[in-house]
Formats: sequence, structure tokens, C-alpha cells
Amino acid sequence: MLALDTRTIESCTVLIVDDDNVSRTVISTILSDLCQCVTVSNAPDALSYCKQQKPDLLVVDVNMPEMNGLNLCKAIKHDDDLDDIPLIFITGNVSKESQLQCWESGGNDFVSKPVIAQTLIHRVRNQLLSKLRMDALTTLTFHDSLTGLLNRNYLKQEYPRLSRQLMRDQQPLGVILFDIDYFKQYNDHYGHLYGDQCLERVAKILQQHGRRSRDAMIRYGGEEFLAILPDADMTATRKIAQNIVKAVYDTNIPHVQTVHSRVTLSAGAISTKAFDQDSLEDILDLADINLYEAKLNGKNQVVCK
Ligand SMILES: Nc1nc2c(ncn2[C@@H]2O[C@H](COP(=O)(O)OP(=O)(O)OP(=O)(O)O)[C@@H](O)[C@H]2O)c(=O)[nH]1
Repeated sequence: MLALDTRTIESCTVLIVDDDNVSRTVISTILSDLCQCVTVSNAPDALSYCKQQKPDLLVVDVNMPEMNGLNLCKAIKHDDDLDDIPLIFITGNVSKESQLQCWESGGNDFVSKPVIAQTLIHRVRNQLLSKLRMDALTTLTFHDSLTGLLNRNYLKQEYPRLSRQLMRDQQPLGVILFDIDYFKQYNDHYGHLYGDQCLERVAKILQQHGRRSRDAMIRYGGEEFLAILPDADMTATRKIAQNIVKAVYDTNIPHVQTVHSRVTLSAGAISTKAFDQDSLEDILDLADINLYEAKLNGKNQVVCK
């Protein structure tokens, strides 16, 4: 079952970026009762922290040597993986032009120096609250409520970006379409409630096989699942499909209405470099043709070509 993100503000991480040691200490002391604070002294360190840890909020000094806060903000907001992290500027210059620069660089708010503790706390709390709400909304929008896997909305939203990345890096895309065999009979024999539990168990197995961070396991339809495997060639895609089909077989979920007396999967898989951002339907059609062949050949198997 989908678990909604019930994180609290106290569990959120705020990254404080300031070249001045005293300012870093003052800001993290002010915020220490509200959330988890991490400090770095320059923008490049902040960027690499964000890429590895993804904080919930950045509090950034505008004036820093090497790379200033405005440029750090632009870098964050132009990065597809980081652009949802809110950012508050701390600035000593509140002139009209300076304020405009903060907004135009993509900042979500700013606090003027000298910092008034209660103002900073309230501004940070507001940003974290809307971040948590947005995270919960994203979970609801992009996940299937029964299995917790990603859903079709996610695929539709994510595919153009993913295909751009893969084309740029000249990497293949592996796609596997899975379908539970004789699932109508399963529902008819065991009832819909057990049918739902069966879907959850199969989904869990799929989730365990999406090992790389960019892999996506999707509930594609009723008893259909999709694995999206960036940078998986035909050999890797076939292997992953076979591992999943075998893992479901080995789990031995009883299904007395079938020859194997257990729940099994059929899979149609392909890997291709021939795609662009409009090609998703074509790729899925090819996977579907292979899936159809796997069903025709007797089910509980993978066709990958
Ligand atoms: N319990 C449950 N059943 C679902 C859900 N979504 C779809 N189904 C059922 O999945 C079944 C799919 O049946 P079919 O498309 O005939 O496929 P099948 O019986 O697996 O046949 P083959 O794929 O040829 O082996 C239907 O009975 C749907 O009602 C769901 O969320 N929960």
C-alpha cells in the first residue's frame, strides 16, 4: 500500500551556505530547534552536497567569493534533479535591484541582514511546510495507490527528460512489459481482495529488481507492470526480465487454476537506442508485441528481441 510522506519539519535538512564562519554558526543555532542543519562555506561544496544528499531547503548568503549565491541558485534551479529544492537568500543589500536579482535567479524568499531570529525561523518553517506538502502531492500524483509503484502519470511526465538525457549520453533504453498470467482466473477463484494482495506482492518483487537510481518500476495497468531501465542493453534487459519472471515463480504464490499451480509472469522486453522524446508509444508497442509472443508461447517466460 502507498505510504504517504509523513515527514515532519524536524526531520527536514536545511543546508546553510555562507563563507563567514560566524554567520554560519548564528544561522544554524537559530534554526537548530526547528530542523536539521548542515553548513558549508562555499557554493561548489553546496552543489556537490545537493547532488549527493538533496536537502529540503537551502539558506544561502548572496555575497560569496568564487561563486556567489545568485549563481548557486541559478545552478540549482537549472538542474532537473535539484530544481524542486526551495532556496532562501540571506542578504545585506535590500536595494530594489538586489531584491530583483534574488527573485530572477529563482530564489523562493529572502531575509535581510542583520537576521532577526523569529523572521528567519518563520520563513524557513513556511518553505519547509510547502515543500512537505508538495512532496506529498507528488507522491499522490506519481504513484499507484495500491502497490506504491510509480504510475503512468510519472512515465508521461518523465519520459521526455529521460529520453533527452539518454540521447545526449548515447545510452540505450531497456523496457520490459510484464503481465500476470491467468489473473482473471485468480480473481475469480480467490476473490478481488486476494487479487489485490497478489498485485502488491508482485509489485514488491519488481521493486527489488530496480536496482539503479534511474530505474523505474511502474504499474502500467490492472495486472500489467512496466520496467524502465536507462542504460540497459538487450543482454542486461533480458537478464533483468528473466530474473523477475523467475523471482515471481520462486515466490510460489498459490494459483491452483494454472499448470504451475502458482502465479507466474510473462514479459515482453526490448532495448533500443532508436528513440526520441515522441517515441514512447512505439517502444511500448514493440514490447507489447514481444509480450504477446510470450503469452502465445505458453506464458511464464520472457521474449526479448
Ligand atoms: N484484484 C484486482 N484485479 C484487477 C485489478 N486490475 C485489473 N484486475 C483484473 O485483472 C484481470 C485481467 O484479466 P485478463 O486481461 O483476461 O488477463 P489474464 O486472465 O491474466 O489472461 P492472460 O494474461 O492471457 O494470462 C481482470 O479480471 C481484471 O479485473 C486490480 O487492481 N485488482
